[in-house]
Amino acid sequence: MSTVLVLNSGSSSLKYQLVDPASGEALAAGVVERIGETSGTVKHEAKGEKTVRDLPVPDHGEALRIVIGLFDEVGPSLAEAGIAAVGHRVVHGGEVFSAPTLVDDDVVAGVRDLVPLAPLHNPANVTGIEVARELLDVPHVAVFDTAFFTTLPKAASTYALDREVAAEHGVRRYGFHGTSHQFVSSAVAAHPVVAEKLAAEGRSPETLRQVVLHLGNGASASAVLGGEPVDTSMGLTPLEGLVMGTRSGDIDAGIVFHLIREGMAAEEVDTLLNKRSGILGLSGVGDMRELQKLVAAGDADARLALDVYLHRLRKYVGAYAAVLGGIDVLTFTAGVGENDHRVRSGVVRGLKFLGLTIDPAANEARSDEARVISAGHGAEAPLVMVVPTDEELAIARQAMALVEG
Ligand SMILES: Nc1ncnc2c1ncn2[C@@H]1O[C@H](COP(=O)(O)OP(=O)(O)O)[C@@H](O)[C@H]1O
Ligand SMILES: CC(=O)OP(=O)(O)O
Ligand SMILES: [Mg+2]
Repeated sequence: MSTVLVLNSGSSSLKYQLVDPASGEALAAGVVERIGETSGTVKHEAKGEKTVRDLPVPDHGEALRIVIGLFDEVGPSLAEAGIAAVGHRVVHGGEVFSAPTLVDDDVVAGVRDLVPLAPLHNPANVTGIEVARELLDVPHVAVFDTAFFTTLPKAASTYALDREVAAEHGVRRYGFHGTSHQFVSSAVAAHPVVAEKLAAEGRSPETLRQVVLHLGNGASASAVLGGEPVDTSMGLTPLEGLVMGTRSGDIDAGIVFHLIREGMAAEEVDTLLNKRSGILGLSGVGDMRELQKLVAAGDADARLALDVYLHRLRKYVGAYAAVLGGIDVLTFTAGVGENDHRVRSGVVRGLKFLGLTIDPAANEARSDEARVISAGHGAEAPLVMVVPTDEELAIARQAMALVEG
């Protein structure tokens, strides 16, 4: 057996999985949370056994040391599991990195150079890579969230700014969650119901028009034509687009200048938009499960937060229908997209004019499988689907493919 240890370093967390890319099986998975706070938590799961520890975790380096220690202590042993590579999720690859990349000192320097474009994400990615290279003597592969979107059409990736200023500062739409959008859109294209639909309509796979909604803590939408992305909602940074757990998504850029002129520092506005906005800013809670509880209890702020969230989603689906010239499949994925049937029906209900429908029983049924939730999928009618994303498996496969050459 050959396995890949996949590391996903967030601003205050480290998620990891030991994956066998051939079978798709995760041999172990876990998360270190509240890194840098007075007390952190480590949750490690392997062979159905959970290990939970509360202890201070000062930084991402220490987090990784604790994780490697747990593999030694409770297993599985990384050596016995045949670890062949470490796959690192790196959020921003800028214009430099467009494919999975074998990590050397120059690559680490390249990821560090991109910190100004992803100040919340890339610093943790750099630390994660540096410490992992110290601790694990196997090839390290960086897989970039931006990679799938490097081929976006210019009309979609270009901001209407002074072109010299934009070029000098690398200002363009990069797009994020690309590993997920690619994994999910390929799974949709390969799904038998979708293949049947295209065949029945006498169409080739290159004409398949998809909208994918990745709704996690961070959230983004993409428009995909025949497997190629043609637009996406995140931009220069992962702040643009949909309403998220703590991020505002789209706002008038004038708000930034207004707040700065009113006395806020640029850093404060950055923190406001990235960490104190979105669902959290509107309702007091950033987690969708918590928000739905407040909505059910009749909380008016929570209701408005959900309405703003759904309104933005419907706007993006409508906009992407225009970009694609119609929609064949609308797909929900990630924590909210896979689990929250109210959000799914709330989006689709407003989009009847696009032919989108929902079958309440299929929508409310619980399953971990890719599935169709639209009502009656007759000829020409678009499908609505739920497809679980698996960024870790996608990263493991890409890392193994690179290492095996
Ligand atoms: N059963 C559920 N119902 C509604 N929302 C859920 C459910 N399970 C998870 N979520 C939501 O999914 C979000 C986290 O999604 P996830 O994809 O795990 O995020 P990330 O990888 O960006 O940290 C949270 O808002 C959480 O509340
Ligand atoms: C890019 C991004 O927003 O990632 P996450 O959803 O993990 O915060
Ligand atoms: Mg995620």
